[in-house]
Amino acid sequence: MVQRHFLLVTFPAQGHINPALQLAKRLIRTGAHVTFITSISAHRRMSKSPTLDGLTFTPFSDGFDNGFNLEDDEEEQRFMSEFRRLGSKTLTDLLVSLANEGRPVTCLIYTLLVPWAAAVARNLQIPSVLFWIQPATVLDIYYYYFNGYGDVITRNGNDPSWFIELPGLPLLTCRDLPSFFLPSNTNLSVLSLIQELLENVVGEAKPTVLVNTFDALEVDAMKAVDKVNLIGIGPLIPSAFLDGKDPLDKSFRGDLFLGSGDYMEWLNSKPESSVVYVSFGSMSVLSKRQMEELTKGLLESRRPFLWVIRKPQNGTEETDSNDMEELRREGMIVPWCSQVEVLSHPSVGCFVTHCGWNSTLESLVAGVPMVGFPQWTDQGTNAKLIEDVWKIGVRVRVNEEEGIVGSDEIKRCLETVMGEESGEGVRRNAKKWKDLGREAVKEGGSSDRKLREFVDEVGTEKS
Ligand SMILES: O=c1ccn([C@@H]2O[C@H](COP(=O)(O)OP(=O)(O)O[C@H]3O[C@H](CO)[C@@H](O)[C@H](O)[C@H]3O)[C@@H](O)[C@H]2O)c(=O)[nH]1
Repeated sequence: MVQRHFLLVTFPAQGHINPALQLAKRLIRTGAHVTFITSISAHRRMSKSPTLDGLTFTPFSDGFDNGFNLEDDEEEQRFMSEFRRLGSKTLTDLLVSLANEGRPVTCLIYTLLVPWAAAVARNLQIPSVLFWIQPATVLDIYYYYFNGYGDVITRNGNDPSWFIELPGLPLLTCRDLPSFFLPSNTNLSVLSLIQELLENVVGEAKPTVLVNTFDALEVDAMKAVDKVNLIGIGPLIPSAFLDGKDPLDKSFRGDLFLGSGDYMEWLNSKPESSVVYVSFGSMSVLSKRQMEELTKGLLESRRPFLWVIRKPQNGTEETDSNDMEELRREGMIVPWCSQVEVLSHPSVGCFVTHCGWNSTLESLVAGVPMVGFPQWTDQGTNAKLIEDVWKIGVRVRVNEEEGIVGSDEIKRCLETVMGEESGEGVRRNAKKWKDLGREAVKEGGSSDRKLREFVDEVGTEKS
C-alpha cells in the first residue's frame, strides 16, 4: 500500500499543539508520514522539538513570530487575520510543492480555529478533515447553537435559573454552556470561526470529524448530530501514561513553557494520594483576589499541594511576595511541569483544574478525581460532565456577588473529593473511567480501531 501522508495544521497554542502532536504519533504508528505545520512563534518555543521518524515540521511565519498578546483585543484581531492570510498562502504553496516533489498529501487535518485550511484543501481537491480537540458534547452544543437554538440561548444567557434540553445531551444551565454564547464573555470572532468550521464540515460529501474523546465516554453525544459522523480517537495522551505501547513516549514534546525539575523528588516524599495538584492550563490567569482566596483555601486545607503558577505576562498582577513565601513554605510552586507525569504520580490525590479538555482527559486516564474550577470557553461544559455525568469530581460554586470562589468553598470541595468517606464515590468512578479510557486505545479498542479504519479509508476515496 502507498504510504499515507497527513498534513496536520494547528493553531499555535498549547491546548491545540499537544493533542495534535499526539495524533501525529498515532498516525505514524499506522505507518503514515506526518507533516506538522504551525506558527514559528510556537515552534521556536517547543522546548524539546521532537525528532521522530515519520514526522516533519514545517513552521511558517504568521507575522507575529514573537507571539501576540491575548489580552489585547485589537492585537488578537490583527493576529487572527494575518494567521489566516499568511497561513492560507503557506499551506497552498506547501501542498503544491509536496505534490511536485512526489510526496502528495493524502489528507489535510486541521484543528479548531483554523477553518481556512479546509478551503485551501478544497481548492486543491485534497481531502480534509476537522480534528475537534474538545469533547463531542461541546461540538454538539455549538452545532445546535448555529442550527435553531442560538436565539433562545442568547435570550436566556443571563438567567442562572434557566436550563435547556438539547437532543442527546444532559440538561444544561447557562454556566454549562460554552462561555462565548453568554453576555459576560461573548466572543464573536471565535464564534464565527467555529460557525465556519461547522459549515465546512456539514458541506462535505461525507461529513466527518475526528474527536479527541472515546465512544464509551460520550455515548449519546457522539451520535447527537446525525448529519455528522464523529469518530472518537482519544484519549490522546503520551503512550507511557496510557497504553504503554511506546514506553519512551513520556511527553507531548511540544511544551511552550519552561519547567523546573525539582518537583518529582518532592512528590516522592509525600504519602499516597495526599497531594493536591493545581493548574489552570496555558492561558487562564486568575485575578489577584482569586489567587488570595485559593491560597487561603489551600493553606487551610492542610494538605500538601503542587501549584503551577506561570510567570506573569504583560499587564498581569504578580502574587504578593509575602503570600508566595508562605506558599513555598507549605507547598511546591512551579512555573510549569510535566503534567502527565505529575498526574500519574501515586502521591497525587486530586487535581484542582480549570477543566481545559486536555487537562480533563489527562486526569481522567490517570484516575485522579478533580475539583473543577472553570474559567471560560468549553470549561464550564467540561466541569458539568466531570461533576454530573462521569461523577469524577465536584465543581466550585462562584460567589455571585463577588464573582470569585471563596477559600471556604475551596476547602469544602477538597474535602468532598479527598475525604476518606466523602471521596469514596468519586474515587471509584475515577478508577472506572481510567480503565475505560485505556481500554479504548488498546489494540482493537474503539479508538484504536476507528483511527485505523479512518487511515485505511482516507486514501481510497475523495471525501
Ligand atoms: O504545568 C503544566 C500545565 C499544563 N500542561 C499541559 O498543557 C496542556 C493544557 O491544555 P488544556 O488543559 O486543554 O488547557 P488550555 O491550555 O487552557 O487549553 C485551551 O484549549 C483547550 C482545547 O481547545 C480547551 O479545552 C481549553 O479550555 C482552552 O483554554 C495540557 O496538555 C497539560 O498537560 C503542562 O504540561 N504543564
